[in-house]
Amino acid sequence: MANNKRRYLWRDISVFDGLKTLPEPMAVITQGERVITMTPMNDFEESQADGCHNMGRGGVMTPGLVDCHTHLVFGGARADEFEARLEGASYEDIARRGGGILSTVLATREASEQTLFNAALPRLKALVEEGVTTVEIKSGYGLDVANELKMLRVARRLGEELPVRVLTTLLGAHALPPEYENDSDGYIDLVCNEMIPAAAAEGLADAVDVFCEKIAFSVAQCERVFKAAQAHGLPIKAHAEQLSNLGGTAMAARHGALSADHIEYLDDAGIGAMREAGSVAVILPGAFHTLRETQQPPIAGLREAGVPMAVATDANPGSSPIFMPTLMLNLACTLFRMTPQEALAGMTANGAAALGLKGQGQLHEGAVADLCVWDIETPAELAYAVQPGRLRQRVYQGELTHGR
Ligand SMILES: O=C(O)CC[C@@H]1NC(=O)NC1=O
Ligand SMILES: [Fe+3]
Repeated sequence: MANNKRRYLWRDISVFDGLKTLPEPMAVITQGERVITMTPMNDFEESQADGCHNMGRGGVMTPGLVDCHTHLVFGGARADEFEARLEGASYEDIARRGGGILSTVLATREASEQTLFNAALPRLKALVEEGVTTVEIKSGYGLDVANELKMLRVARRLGEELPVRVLTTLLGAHALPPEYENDSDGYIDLVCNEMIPAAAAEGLADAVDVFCEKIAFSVAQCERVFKAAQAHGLPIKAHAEQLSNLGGTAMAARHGALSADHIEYLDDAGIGAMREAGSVAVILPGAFHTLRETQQPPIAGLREAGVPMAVATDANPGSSPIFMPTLMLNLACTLFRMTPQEALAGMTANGAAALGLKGQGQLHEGAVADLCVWDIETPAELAYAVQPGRLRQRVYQGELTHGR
């Protein structure tokens, strides 16, 4: 059978379908890029195994993991700030004295596209080897047109190099570059009038993001960026209510944002606006943990309001230098009291929804065959134990990329 129609068969496997754990052991058959059969073992006819490559039995099958929020393309490193923060400096202190994001900006501007690609490749490999099949990669360390586009080109090339779906996000409004000191409105003009049009014209951005925070950009400035993005047909998302409550989430939701991310300081008005808009809450425990934050996102309020919650690494050189998706599942539960099922849905179906890929990140007959098989007994073990190496098989678009 042609490779693109190869059939893989798993028997007697526990399935988490992206939203819930199915009640009984299943038989799953993929053919080419699609899941064609997903049926309880009790209903499985042995004749259905004809022409299938036997992939074994037992373990847990999940959709391929979706890491919907990363900054994994960047130059330089910031271990020095890690030490400074351990000696008492705050994230804001460091940002205000030109460290933080701006120190990565300097290193990223100096780095060639190839240097950035070579540095990002092992970071993305770490995610892929732990089951990620879809990843979002942001710009945001260039802060001028040429360097922002350079970052987005690197992100696109990473998706061509590795068996993983890469969605790119232009995050020009991440920090104020030194050449625009005391002229943040002038910089937002550059983002709106040059950066977004250039990225859209080259097809380099799949969405536009902002950092709505006192140490970054105001609600009004972010709203200008959103209007420019939507004028170029690009969906929007926001880093919002991470360190304070400016009302950025509610404004983003009013503009139909795919997601609001971090949201530790989100209030009931913000939750209501997200529910109305159908925006996804992207929970980022890695930054909360690394920055030793104390204000937790309103998980119970989001749950009660029925706002979908995604979980992501926020992999970046400063606030979340963590390239381990299953650790994020654990932190989402241990720090924020999400349930293991919620956390796993957050890194599958809801992670996909946060990227505008509604219906993806799920397993059912007809679904894209992006899936992982884990050497565990129940899906909860993925969040319970932080243990690299449990990935038995990884299938991306129907192709076996890990295991046998
Ligand atoms: O520290 C960095 O380099 C990125 C921090 C990251 N960006 C943002 O808007 N919030 C964050 O936590
Ligand atoms: Fe981020």
